[in-house]
Amino acid sequence: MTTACPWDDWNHILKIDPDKELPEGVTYGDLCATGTDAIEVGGTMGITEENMEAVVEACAEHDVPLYQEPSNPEVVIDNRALEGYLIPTVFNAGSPFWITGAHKEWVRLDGDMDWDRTWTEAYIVMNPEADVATYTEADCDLDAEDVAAYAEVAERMFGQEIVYLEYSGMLGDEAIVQAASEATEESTLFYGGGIHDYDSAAKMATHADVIVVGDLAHDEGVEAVRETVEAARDA
Ligand SMILES: CC(C)=CCC/C(C)=C/CC/C(C)=C/CC/C(C)=C/COP(=O)(O)OP(=O)(O)O
Ligand SMILES: O=P(O)(O)OC[C@@H](O)CO
Ligand SMILES: [Mg+2]
Repeated sequence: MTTACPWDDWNHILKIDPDKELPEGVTYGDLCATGTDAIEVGGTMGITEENMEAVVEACAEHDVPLYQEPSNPEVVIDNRALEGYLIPTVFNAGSPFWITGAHKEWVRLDGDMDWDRTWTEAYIVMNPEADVATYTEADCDLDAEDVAAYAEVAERMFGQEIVYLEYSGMLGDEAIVQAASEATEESTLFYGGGIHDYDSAAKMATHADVIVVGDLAHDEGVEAVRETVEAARDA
């Protein structure tokens, strides 16, 4: 059976962190109207069911696909406004907990999984300064060959539909993004980290299938995000 993957047609994702404020005068509705293909709600630190629900509710009435990206099983919310759940698994994590352990606990405690709305993202975490790197004790000391190999393992051995090259907080090394792109044929390559204007978005979008923009929405607002959407479409 083949399942249609909505992200096959995406260029751009906006990731909203429920633990961060929006710039003055900016609403969640404004962010939904930037032309982004989808919104992922998630972050590493300070995530609760309450702040997740608040953001999902605020985005629900706007016409953009909404996904939750939980950082642990306790913050997964049951909200019909969500198209589904994008569940990270961190291939270069320091502990198996962040590869399969948290997932096992989630399934064990849930008992009634919504598999039709659940997908995984095979993360390769690259910025040692990011919260997500500390949280998962990721080994970020990887060169282009390591990253390409992880991406190929994710696609060929673990059948991952999404490979996510994560530089959260910094702009990545273009040669490494290119290597990940060349290593994947079937998987969709997400790139996220440090995209802050048209040029940085365009650069990463020439290699990645989908670019993810996060902090820019919280730090700069709507116009800056819109530029990155344009760049992703032009690439
Ligand atoms: C099994 C379930 C339901 C959950 C576990 C999922 C896993 C393995 C999570 C570990 C990786 C993680 C924390 C992913 C969250 C998404 C992410 C990388 C957000 C960006 O993080 P940062 O930008 O570093 O964090 P802040 O912006 O919060 O500082
Ligand atoms: O916040 P930035 O640096 O844009 O990163 C986006 C996303 O990949 C974070 O998970
Ligand atoms: Mg962040």
